[in-house]
Amino acid sequence: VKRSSTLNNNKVLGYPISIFFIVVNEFCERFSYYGMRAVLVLYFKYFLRWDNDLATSIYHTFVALCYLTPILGAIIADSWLGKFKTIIYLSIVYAIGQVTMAVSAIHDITDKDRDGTPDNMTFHVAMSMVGLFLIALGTGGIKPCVSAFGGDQFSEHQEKQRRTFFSVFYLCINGGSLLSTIITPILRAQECGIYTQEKCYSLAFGVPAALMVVALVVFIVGSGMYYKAEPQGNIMLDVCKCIGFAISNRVRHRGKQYPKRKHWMDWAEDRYDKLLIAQIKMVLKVLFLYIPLPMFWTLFDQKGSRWTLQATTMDGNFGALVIQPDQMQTVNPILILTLVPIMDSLIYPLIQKCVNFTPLRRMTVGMLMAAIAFVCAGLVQIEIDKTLPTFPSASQSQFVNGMGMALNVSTPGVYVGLIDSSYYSNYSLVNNGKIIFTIWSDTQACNYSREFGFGSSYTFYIPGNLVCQNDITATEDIKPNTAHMALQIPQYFFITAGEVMFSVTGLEFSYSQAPNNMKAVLQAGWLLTVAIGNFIVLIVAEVAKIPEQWAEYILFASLLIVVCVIFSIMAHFYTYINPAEIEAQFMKKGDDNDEDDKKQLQKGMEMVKRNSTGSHSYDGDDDDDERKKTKM
Ligand SMILES: CC(C)C[C@H](NC(=O)[C@@H](N)Cc1ccccc1)C(=O)O
Repeated sequence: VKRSSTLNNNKVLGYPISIFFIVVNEFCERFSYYGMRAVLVLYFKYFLRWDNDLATSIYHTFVALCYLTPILGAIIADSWLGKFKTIIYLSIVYAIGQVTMAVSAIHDITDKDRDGTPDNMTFHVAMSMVGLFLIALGTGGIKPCVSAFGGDQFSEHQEKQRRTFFSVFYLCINGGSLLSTIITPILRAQECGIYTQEKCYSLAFGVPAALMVVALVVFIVGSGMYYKAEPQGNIMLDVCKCIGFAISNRVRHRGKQYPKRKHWMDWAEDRYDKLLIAQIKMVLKVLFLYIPLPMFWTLFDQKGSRWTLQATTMDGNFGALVIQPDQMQTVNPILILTLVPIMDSLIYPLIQKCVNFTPLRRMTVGMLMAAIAFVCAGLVQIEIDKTLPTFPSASQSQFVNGMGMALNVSTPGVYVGLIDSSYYSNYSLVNNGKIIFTIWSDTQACNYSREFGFGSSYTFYIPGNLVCQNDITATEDIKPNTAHMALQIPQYFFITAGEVMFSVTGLEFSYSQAPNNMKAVLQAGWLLTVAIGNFIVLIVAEVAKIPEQWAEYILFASLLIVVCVIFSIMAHFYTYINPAEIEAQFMKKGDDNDEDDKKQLQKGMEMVKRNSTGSHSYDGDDDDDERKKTKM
């Protein structure tokens, strides 16, 4: 009643105005997060000069941390600050983290000798790690709060509007990430600096930092319009205590003299409310089903690491459009924005006509799609390997000075350096496309231009009698990349189709199968599977140590297929429930008769089981009456 009266004063088209601020906040926050993440692995590789394996490991550790911290955010919000204050405080931490990242990427700070490379790498590494830690704390901490806070803005009878809100919310996530994954790689490719011009990672991190500040300001502006639920005590703590008591009570009553109980959680009945125990049973059933899920995320999140690194060895020239390796990730949100409506309105209803396409079946197919995506990635890698030599490092050129005097060579943004007579320069990194070098000595200056393909490497020989363009000879140390980035599109298609089937369905499944007061617990549990998935990348990459990249892709695909089979067996035995109905059995009876309560619960569970094998089918709609009693 309180919520309705607070909210319904400010409505537009039946929706509380407050959700506008929440949706815009999510858009800006996801822009900030994905924008920073899009260039992160290249920042590690090219700015901090880490190798591919270290860059991939730290990237996945960071992503894993981002999905571990939701538990912390949920605890802070539920038991202490409430969602509103938690979002504000953790957003400030988040914004500070983004600013720290932007500052850490300013090479001039430690570039004492002004040669364009940072002189104190430890400083930059330390700052980046602090920044990433704060970002992980912020983004993960607010994640379960923002969506739940949005849901809180609707009153009980606004079920339909709330569902629409969650769809728009998911589209905003992908709208924000789409824009940022286009923009930040462009910013990263610019050149900036005080003393020397280098790739502008500071700008690529600075803009996401600014967007996080905007997200915070937008959220605060909406402050007067929100419904702010009071923290209700820490349900996670209650759940843990209750489970702990059930286990210890069971251990204490091991002997034959103690009658068995139907479920091990029933050993908590001596101290805890039966409703809480029934709710925990429901949650545990879903959590058990979650066990194989991290493997999906193991594959899914390699888009940002291995696949981006794969794209660096490919040709990004799409004619009028030149795509940076990190920009390939935009294919994911683009496909999400198109696939979600197509799946919902066309594909699912069509499949449903032939087979009962339940959430768990969708998730199984989603896993298979991800495995297919990795087989595609493996095939693309084989194609790349055919064309790729190993030495020297790509996208670089060097000059050999055959003249009797020292020469200077530069191109806008890159100073190759002063080359002594009969000596050679170091390799310098230049952009792809047409590059004009200026070569000058004490007595003469001239221009030399050349087309650089993606990933190519050249040595230029300057003869003794330099007149320029026509005198310089070039050898091609590395041919330009010939495998086109478009080859990655099939793998992106399959992984995104997999995401729609697995992730969008899984989110909704977790929500529908959770008791009311534990929806946040299950959301945090769902996000935890993402975190574990990212840790698995680290473990498999470390343990397997496979020298061939294509073989690693195939290994991951095979692992997911095995896990997928296990999941489908587990899902087959899962019985869909209607938590509200089971809870209602308890509410109705109250606490007046314990025996009656137990019977009532059993009746509820049995009824659900009976119906699960009967004629009910899951129709993919949210109408609880229809979905409550179905097997996979
Ligand atoms: C599914 C995630 C755990 C949650 C969700 N992510 C997405 O929706 C991604 N499709 C967004 C994306 C964008 C660009 C590159 C990779 C992923 C989220 O962030 O909440």
